[in-house]
Order: sequence, then C-alpha cells, then structure tokens
Amino acid sequence: MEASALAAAVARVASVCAPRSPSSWPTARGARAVRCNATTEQLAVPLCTPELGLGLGAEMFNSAEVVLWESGKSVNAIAAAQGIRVRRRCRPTHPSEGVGADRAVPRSVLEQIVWDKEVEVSQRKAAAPLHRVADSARRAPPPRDFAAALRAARARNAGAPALIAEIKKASPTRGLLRDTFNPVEIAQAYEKNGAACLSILTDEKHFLGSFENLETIRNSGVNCPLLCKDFIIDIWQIYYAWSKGADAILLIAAVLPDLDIKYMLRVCRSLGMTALVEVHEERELDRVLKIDGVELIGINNRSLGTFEVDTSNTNMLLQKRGDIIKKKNIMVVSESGLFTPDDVAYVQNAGVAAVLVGESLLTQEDPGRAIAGLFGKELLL
Ligand SMILES: O=C(O)c1ccccc1NCC(=O)[C@H](O)[C@H](O)COP(=O)(O)O
Repeated sequence: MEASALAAAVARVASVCAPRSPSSWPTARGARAVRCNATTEQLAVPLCTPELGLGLGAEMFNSAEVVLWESGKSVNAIAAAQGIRVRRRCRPTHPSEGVGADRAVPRSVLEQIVWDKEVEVSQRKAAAPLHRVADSARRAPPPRDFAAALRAARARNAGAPALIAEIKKASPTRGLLRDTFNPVEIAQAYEKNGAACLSILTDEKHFLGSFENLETIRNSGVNCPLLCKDFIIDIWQIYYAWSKGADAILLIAAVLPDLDIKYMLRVCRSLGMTALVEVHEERELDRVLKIDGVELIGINNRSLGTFEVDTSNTNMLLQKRGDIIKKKNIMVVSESGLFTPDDVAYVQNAGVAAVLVGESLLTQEDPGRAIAGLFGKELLL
C-alpha cells in the first residue's frame, strides 16, 4: 500500500470512529453490561482528539495492519490469528463470528477478568472521561524512570536481579494473602529492605486492590517507582494510572493483540511512562520481540490459562530467545512463583535483570524482612 493510500485509509478510520454513546445489552446472567467500542474508541482517541497533544497518527500503523483493519475482520478474529485465546466481549462483532451461547460464558478465569474489566472501564470512563483524566494527570508529579531504577539496583547488588516487590491483598489462585494489610506500611518496608520498584495491584474484583492504594503509596514519600498492576485493555486506563501516580504499567500479550501493544507503548512513551510487556509462551515472546520500542519484558512463570507455575519457563524462553533479547538490549523480569534464594539464583543464571515477587513476601509476617530471606542476603540500598 502506498503512503498516500495508507494516509487515506487512516483518515477513513478516523472519520468512522467518532466516539459513540454507550448502550446497554443483556448478559447471559441477566445483569446489564455496558457495550463499548474498545477498538474504534482506542483508535479514535489519538486520531480524533488532537487536543490531547499526543501526536500519534498514521505513521504508527503499518500497511498490513490497516489492511487487516479495513478487511472487516473482528478484533477477536485478529487476536485469535495471533494465538490469543482471550476474547473481548465489548469489541465490535463481525457477522461471521456468531453471537450467543459460546460468547456468553467465559472460557477461562483470565477471560472472565477481562470481561469484568471491560465493564469496569466503561463505567469508570462514563464517570471520568479521558480529557478530564488527562487534565488531572498533567497536574500529577511526572513519572519516574522504572527501568533505570532496576538497572541501578542490579548494579548496587553485584548483578543480583533487581526486585519488583508486589503489593496485593489477594489473588484468584491463592485467595486472601494476609489478614492485616496496610499497603503503605508494606511499601515502606519493601523500600527499606532494598526493593528497586513496587508493583501495586489495582484490580478490585479479583485481587482486592485499588487505585486508592496506588495513589496513597505514591503520596506517602516512597521513592521506588510504581508499576500499576492491572489488566490494561484501553488507553483510558494508562491515563488513569498516570493520574494516580503510576510510573509504569503492565501490558499482557495473552490479552492484547500486537496493534494494541504498539499503540499502548507509544502512549506510554509519550507520557514518560514505562511498559512491562508480559509473556508466558514462546509465541507471545516472538510477537513481542517483533515490536519496536519494548524495553522491559516480563516472563510470567504462571500460565494465565491453567495457573500452573513453573520457574523453568523463564529459563526455557531465555535459552530459546536470549540472543535476540540481548541484541535488542531488552531487560527481562522473571515473574511469579519465586520463593527461595535458589529460585532467584536459578532465574539470575538464566539471564534475568529483575524478579517480580508477591506471594512469598506477602505471606510472611514482615514482608520487608522477608526480602533478605528470599535473596539469601540483605539487598543494598
Ligand atoms: O496470581 C494469580 O492468581 C493471578 C491470576 C490471574 C491473573 C494473574 C494472576 N497473577 C498475576 C501475577 O502474575 C502475579 O501477581 C505476580 O507475577 C507475582 O506472582 P507471585 O510472586 O507468585 O505472587
């Protein structure tokens, strides 16, 4: 496709994607959910609202993607073609996709989480539209450099992986992790004991997290950069996380098609935020390695399909793709299921720059002190 044809195609997308008013549709359970047009809306934001000043436009799409978009395929069909098993419910449907029975029941916990997130985000957006969130975000302190904090911590600790210490009250697989839960106290204890960055769960329904926790920790004087750990499916969430003090966000390749990841990375960069792009499988890693501008890849040892945790997943993927990761100067974070100094040493030897750890710290009485237990030594500040 020639440049002029591409520009025309993008202009056509822009002209058809003016924000639409949400309407209600009945769900299988008889509840009311809000129907949204996530894809058209996501594309509409940068193309149709230049007042946000993002400068995003035609150049971010390659011609193949525009052709795909224009071919009329549903986003679920595009996602499925990329190996993504999670379907979006609120996305525009294509007549060939079928409706009803098979789309009414989530096929996995992750799909349920994403469907719940679609409803949550559309409700939050109705209460606080993007331009308002962007305005308040501009008044928030600028994001801090998440990746630089990881690099500095690793250098301080003779190459031991930097720690991203997680704050979550509960998880779908483990249920309630602590009886007493004071997020600011935990954040301060993590920082005092050498964590480079913190990961704050903001999903309420499945992790008992909140944006209030994120904001309170940011305002508490904790200096570690903060990852907003949520299920991002919409650009609005990135702005919202920014407005609540996040320095970084998580993008999950098992949920987001390539075009969304590219677009969201671009938005992150324009806001000065960092994206941790999470993969679990080789196919997801290969997709992400083809995307320019990825600085941080998280290898999740937990399958979000089966919830099985296996730390050798980090090793296996790095054995296969370590060379290209090194060539691209990407830092790798090993996520989930790390409990002992041997676990940390194992993923360190596999080549990771950082580890993301929740459960093994949070289930101990003093999560701060638990850091030395996890690494087999005190981390230097
Ligand atoms: O942890 C879960 O049960 C879970 C369920 C569904 C989606 C994501 C889930 N966890 C997210 C994570 O990957 C972890 O919070 C993170 O990597 C820390 O893992 P851990 O040290 O094992 O708590």
